[in-house]
Parts: sequence; structure tokens; C-alpha cells
Amino acid sequence: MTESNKIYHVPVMLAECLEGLNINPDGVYVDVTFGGGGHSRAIFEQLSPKGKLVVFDQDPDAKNNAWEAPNFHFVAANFAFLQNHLRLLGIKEVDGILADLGVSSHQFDEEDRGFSIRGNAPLDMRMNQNGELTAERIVNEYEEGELIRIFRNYGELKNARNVAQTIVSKRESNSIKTTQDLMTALEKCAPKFKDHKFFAQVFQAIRIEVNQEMDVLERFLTQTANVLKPGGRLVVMSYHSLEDRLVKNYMKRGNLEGEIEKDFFGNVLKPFDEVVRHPIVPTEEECERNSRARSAKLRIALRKEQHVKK
Ligand SMILES: C[S@@+](CC[C@H](N)C(=O)[O-])C[C@H]1O[C@@H](n2cnc3c(N)ncnc32)[C@H](O)[C@@H]1O
Repeated sequence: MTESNKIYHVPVMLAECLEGLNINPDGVYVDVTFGGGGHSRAIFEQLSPKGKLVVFDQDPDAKNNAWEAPNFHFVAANFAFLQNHLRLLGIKEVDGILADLGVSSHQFDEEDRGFSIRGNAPLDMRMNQNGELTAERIVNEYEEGELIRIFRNYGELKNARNVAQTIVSKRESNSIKTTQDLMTALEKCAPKFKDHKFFAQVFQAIRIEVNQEMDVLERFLTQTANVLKPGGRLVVMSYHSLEDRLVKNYMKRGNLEGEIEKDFFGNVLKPFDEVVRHPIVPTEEECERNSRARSAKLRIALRKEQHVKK
């Protein structure tokens, strides 16, 4: 934890994720979204000294939650580079991969990072503070059509066009620099009594674009089949319908578009079999305890034997 009395992140569906990974104590596991390390610690506790855990996080703050052990390795990088980093560590194959997508509670709670609709902060929203694209650049420089695309696709806003037009017209007189500037500019677009949800959707859309979350998820997913050994598990938790669709397509059909590809003999070509056909969702009790769990969907797949490796 970076601050003594603040909880960094409460892991979502912890027991379900562990069960999904079906841990072999001597195996090699990767948690590509380390965050507060809740899932990682629980995985690590199940490993023998022969087992190994490699974790990724692109946010330097997460490194403060890491620990020292000969069989634990923190990689400060984007999981879009999974295969490269494993190669650098001399790891060819792993037994299980966990991804708990999106941002941590810590990132939301740190007001100055601009993820939250509470308080007032510069429009930033970068998970990796070395990244070039900020929320401020998107809001002040993106063309109207691009803004419509992100509010419609990533925010699922019904009035995406109106929101984009309002931003374009407001920024003509004054650039929109802070989270409060943005909320004030969009006051008239917010539905009555549902303004909290509306602003959360606006912020979510911008955050997904800032961090190129769909693009890196695609790049990550297509590498998992190359690094998981036959029988290895892919466990992915998503919080947004677009993310879940990509994960579902990839696990079910072996490609991001969800198209069925067959070989000469009519066998479906796909690297994974789903372990559960429908996503696992948190219990009501967990959602009450931890509101961040509410939109979570967990999918689990098993790496098949016969897929030809790239
Ligand atoms: C939902 S939190 C994970 C919480 C974690 N499972 C726990 O128990 O504390 C997501 C974390 O993944 C990191 N993250 C998100 N996308 C990433 C990416 N493309 N590459 C590396 N880290 C990423 C975020 O910085 C954040 O710390």
C-alpha cells in the first residue's frame, strides 16, 4: 500500500479466479494486472519454491505493492508486450495467465490523476504516466467525429453526438483543462437525476481512449495462445461489454471477430476451449461489500493441445 490507511484495491472474485487458474504449485503463472497485488498474493501463496509468479503493471505506483522473492518478478510494462517480456526472462511457456482489466481503486481514489468525477484535477487519466496521450489532449484536440466514436463505443452514451458537439463548441472559447471544467462544460448534456452515471460514462470513455485499452487487450489476447502450455488456463475479468465481447470471441472462436475458422477436414480451428460457457459474475453479497465488483465478468479458457504455435 502506498498510503498507510488506504486500501489500494479489493480483489474481485478472488476465489473464482484462483479456481479458474487451477494452480499447479510448481507451475509458472502470470498476473498481467498486478495493481494492489491481491490476486497475485493469493496465487503466490499456493506456489511451491519451484513455482514462479511474474506480474505486470504499467502504473509505477503498483510496484510499491510488490515483494522480494526469488520466484517473484515484477515487470513495469504494458501487458501488450507480454510475450517479449517473458522471452527476456527466459520463460517460453506458462501454466496460467490472469488479467483483471481496467483501473484499480487506487487510481480512482488518487484525485490528482483525473480518473474520478469527484474533486478537481488536471485532465490526465494515464495509467502509465510516461504515456503521451492525456485526457486533456483528447478533449481539446480530437475531431468531433472521433469524440462521437469514443463516447458512443466506450461510454455507451445515447447522446454521444450532443456531448461531442458541446465539447467542440465550448473549447473554441476556452480550453478544457480540468475534470471540473469538463463537467461544467457538459452540465446541460447530463440527464436529470442520472448525472452521476452520465459523467461516469463520459470519464470511462475518455479513459479507455487515453490508455488504448481495446487495442492493448487485442494485442494481449492474441499472444496468450503462444505462451500458454497445453492445458494452461487463461482467466480474464472484464468490466465493460466491449472488452467482454473480445474476450468471449477469442476464447470461443480463437479470433477477435468471433468468426468460425475450419481446417480442410472441417475441424474448428481455435487455440482454446471454454471452461465455463457463460461468464461468471460476482455474488450479490460481494457486490454489496465491494461496489467495484458490480460489472465484473469472468471468463476462463483452457489451452488446447493441437493448436500450431506461431
Ligand atoms: C483492476 S486493477 C487490478 C487489481 C488487482 N487484481 C488486485 O488484486 O489488486 C488493474 C491494474 O492493471 C493495470 N493495468 C491495466 N491495463 C494495463 C496494461 N495494459 N498493462 C499493464 N498494466 C495494466 C492498472 O494499472 C491497474 O493497476
